[in-house]
Amino acid sequence: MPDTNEKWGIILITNEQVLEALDDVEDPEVHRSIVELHMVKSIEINGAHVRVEVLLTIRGCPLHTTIERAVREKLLSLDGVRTVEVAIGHMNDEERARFAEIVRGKRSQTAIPAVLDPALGIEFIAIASGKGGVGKSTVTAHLGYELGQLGLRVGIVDADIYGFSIPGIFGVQLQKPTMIDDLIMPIELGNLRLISMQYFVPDNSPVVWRGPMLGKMLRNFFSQVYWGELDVMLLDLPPGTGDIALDIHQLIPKSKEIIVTTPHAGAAEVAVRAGLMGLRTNHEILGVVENMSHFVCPGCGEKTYVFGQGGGERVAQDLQTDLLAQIPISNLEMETTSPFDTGGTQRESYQRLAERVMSAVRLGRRNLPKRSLYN
Ligand SMILES: Nc1ncnc2c1ncn2[C@@H]1O[C@H](COP(=O)(O)OP(=O)(O)OP(=O)(O)O)[C@@H](O)[C@H]1O
Repeated sequence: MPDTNEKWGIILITNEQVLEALDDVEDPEVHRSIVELHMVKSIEINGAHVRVEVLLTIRGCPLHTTIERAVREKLLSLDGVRTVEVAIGHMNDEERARFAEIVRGKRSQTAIPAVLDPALGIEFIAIASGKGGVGKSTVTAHLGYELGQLGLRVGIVDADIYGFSIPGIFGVQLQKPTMIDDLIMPIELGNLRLISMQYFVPDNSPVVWRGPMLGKMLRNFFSQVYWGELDVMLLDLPPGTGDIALDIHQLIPKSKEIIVTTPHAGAAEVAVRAGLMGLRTNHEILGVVENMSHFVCPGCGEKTYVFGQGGGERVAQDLQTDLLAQIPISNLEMETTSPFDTGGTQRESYQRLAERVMSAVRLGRRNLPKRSLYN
């Protein structure tokens, strides 16, 4: 309860009450209290006027108006506060390092990045294919989106260094992740958090990737990115059967795999090889997705098997696993409001795929509020 000046009947607000109120205001990226994150630098109270200085991690932070508004609203809701002034400042190096330290929590004593700690219960699913261009990144993005729609908190690591396509699919290729000290904030889209090597390659310049570099990059994505709480993490792997599978095995021995192929016999053959590599490293194969399975005529509904038939079935049989979904070729003529609003049979196939994946990894639905991708 605020103190009351008995003589004048005026409510006097205290520093503690202001701090207590600000404790409810969250940093919009980290989702933790601005008080806990030491972002409230000073509080001055002058009768019914309160002035607070809030420190942001970086200059020109696009979220400053969100924080400013939340602080103002919160303080104006207090009895005894009439006017509020919010001054926005910026952290110096020392303050930023302390902020990063609080967000990161105690550094792990082992070499294992915190997000890989099995105690957190995050399900890791690597999406692999034998050859490029079969739609592995498209499937990863849509699966991530639909799992998010089911209320799961989803992380996506775009590790496909031969074609970083996931940011483009979500339309966020021009955004830049915020860096705070050595902490990287992923791009947040509703229930999804995304990180891609694309954000770290200057001007998309070509990079010669060698096995150890890929492993190092993955390790950094797990140790330096602030993932917050996640239910599932999807990894879009580069196509092929190379070193990356071994890196994944070493780093995430419990990772599961989904193999993507097209119905074409050639694609299926290499997909089996990619799957066998996964099995050799003891990864459970959750199943196979046959992409570009067929084209559904928008007029009469008839199916045309543009790339042949049976590829997905064959890969599933050879790897003794399930054919999880057959995704049709999208109708490029269709006008959509979002890249995921593909409508018709394609959207249904992705929704079914997400349901099957969710039950295969035994993840329960969460009653998280549905959040739109783009606020
Ligand atoms: N079901 C589909 N219908 C129509 N086009 C599709 C479908 N799936 C993927 N595509 C298109 O095929 C192209 C390749 O897809 P994508 O980049 O997802 O493949 P990829 O296997 O990840 O390839 P790479 O590993 O070489 O990046 C993209 O232009 C994508 O839009």
